[in-house]
Amino acid sequence: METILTSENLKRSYTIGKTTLDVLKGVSLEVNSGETLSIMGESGSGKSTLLHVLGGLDNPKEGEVHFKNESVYGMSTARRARFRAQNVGYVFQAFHLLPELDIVENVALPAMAMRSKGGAKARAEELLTEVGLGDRIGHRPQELSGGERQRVAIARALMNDPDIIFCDEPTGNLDSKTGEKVLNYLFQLIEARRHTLVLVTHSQDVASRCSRELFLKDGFLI
Ligand SMILES: Nc1ncnc2c1ncn2[C@@H]1O[C@H](COP(=O)(O)OP(=O)(O)OP(=O)(O)O)[C@@H](O)[C@H]1O
Repeated sequence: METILTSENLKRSYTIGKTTLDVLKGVSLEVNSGETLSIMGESGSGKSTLLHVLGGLDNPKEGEVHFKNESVYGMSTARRARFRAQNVGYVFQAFHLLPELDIVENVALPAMAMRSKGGAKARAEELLTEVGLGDRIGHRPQELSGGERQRVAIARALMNDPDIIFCDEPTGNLDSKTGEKVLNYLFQLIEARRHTLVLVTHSQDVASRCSRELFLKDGFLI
């Protein structure tokens, strides 16, 4: 199986005043194309930090991330922004939807630079229909429930047909029944398109839906 993403000996610390907190102490990982990988760990163990570094959003202090053999942090800022827009999808716990845009515009936004406006909106509507929101086209995020907003965020993450999708606690803000429904949509879409998924979660039930489960403990992956 092709390896799509690797990290070697990733280290990341936070310094506040005179205190330095070493969060990642040497994380090495290979992610294979088409796999679904979960990362569990205690609160504060560094799961979000790791996801951000793997996803090209936050520089490590040491170590490297390679996407298809290209060094992510060796890329110029412009190249890295393009890599994130074209190759990566993100789903965060807090949705990060723009309240002034309707849901089609929110989903279409990542593709506006790369497709015609009409083409981007048509694809956004297709994806929203696939996540069960075909009858809510034209609504704004604040008119939707938490679970519906997260489905919009999932549609947005898939907009550019990314090679890899990073999800940070995608059901963290939802009750268990709504969370289950959102996960069903996420896994249906991902499995149908054979996307690669790296998902951070507190929940063993969520982790068990993935093809591989890892734990982050004391700054290392096990
Ligand atoms: N910007 C920051 N500045 C300082 N410390 C930070 C910063 N971001 C995270 N931390 C600290 O780094 C540690 C790891 O945080 P992180 O959010 O990665 O953990 P997590 O495993 O995702 O936690 P949770 O499961 O509670 O969301 C925590 O102790 C946190 O307080």
